[in-house]
Amino acid sequence: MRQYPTGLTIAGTDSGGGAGMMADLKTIQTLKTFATAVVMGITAQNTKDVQRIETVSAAMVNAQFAAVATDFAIRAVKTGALFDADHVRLAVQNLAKYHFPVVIVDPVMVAKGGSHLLDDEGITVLKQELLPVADAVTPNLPEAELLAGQTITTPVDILNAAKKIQQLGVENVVIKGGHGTDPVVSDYVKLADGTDYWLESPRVNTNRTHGTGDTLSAAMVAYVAHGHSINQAIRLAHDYLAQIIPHPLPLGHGHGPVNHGLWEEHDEI
Ligand SMILES: Nc1ncnc2c1ncn2[C@@H]1O[C@H](COP(=O)(O)OP(=O)(O)OP(=O)(O)O)[C@@H](O)[C@H]1O
Ligand SMILES: Cc1ncc(COP(=O)(O)O)c(N)n1
Repeated sequence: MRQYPTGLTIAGTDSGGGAGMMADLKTIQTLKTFATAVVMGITAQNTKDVQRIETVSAAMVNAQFAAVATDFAIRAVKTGALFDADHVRLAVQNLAKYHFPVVIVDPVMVAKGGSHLLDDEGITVLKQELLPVADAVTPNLPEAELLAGQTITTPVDILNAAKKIQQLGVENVVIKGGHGTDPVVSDYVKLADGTDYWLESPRVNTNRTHGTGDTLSAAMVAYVAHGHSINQAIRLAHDYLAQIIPHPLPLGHGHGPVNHGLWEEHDEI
């Protein structure tokens, strides 16, 4: 029987199915990994916008962590939308309690439709308390600006921002380039050992990129769960995105979803 390692997503739901925890679950399953989940908040959302958010009580968050952590051998974890400072702190407390081997933080702040998914105090607590216990962080360009406290307009700005983000206490940084405008999308990677590189792919001319950032960090969880290093997981997750983004599903009337399940079957991942 095929071995399914287990991953965990700590995030918010998307009723529209394309982003947030739903993107995580579909990605992690597609990449032959079993997905467990701690729901931090619920969004009423579609491809156009986020219409309502309700966060989950502290007692229920803690109960979900206890339930999954005491039953599964979780090999890698990601955080997604955490909504406010209290929920960032709940994530930090539970990560400290259960010692998951690898923690990847996707610092989700604003949805593609413009809604805020993390308040200002939440951003401060994420920088001060969550990043120092993370192994990797995957901001998009606007998130990297907020984490680094600088504007980003040139490639040199990206290099400097990554350095400043590392100084917040997280060793591996991936700055995603989807929000740029160049014909080539460039993600910048700076690793714990000081090495760095760019991952490039042709920009697909589409607005069907709902949840692509969630998908990248979820794919990293799956690859790490399968035993890959963080460096290898970043490269493999990027390849997975490059493979699915050109073939989105024609669904919804706004930022449509990618087809998470469109991935060549590999025996080994
Ligand atoms: N139009 C595109 N063409 C090719 N690759 C893209 C495109 N848009 C995004 N990507 C890739 O998808 C990944 C996610 O990048 P992006 O900057 O969109 O993240 P994000 O803003 O966090 O996404 P989201 O908030 O929608 O989850 C990156 O690896 C990036 O290179
Ligand atoms: C619950 C949740 N988490 C994350 C995103 C980010 O995805 P996008 O930037 O594509 O809207 C989202 N829209 N909703």
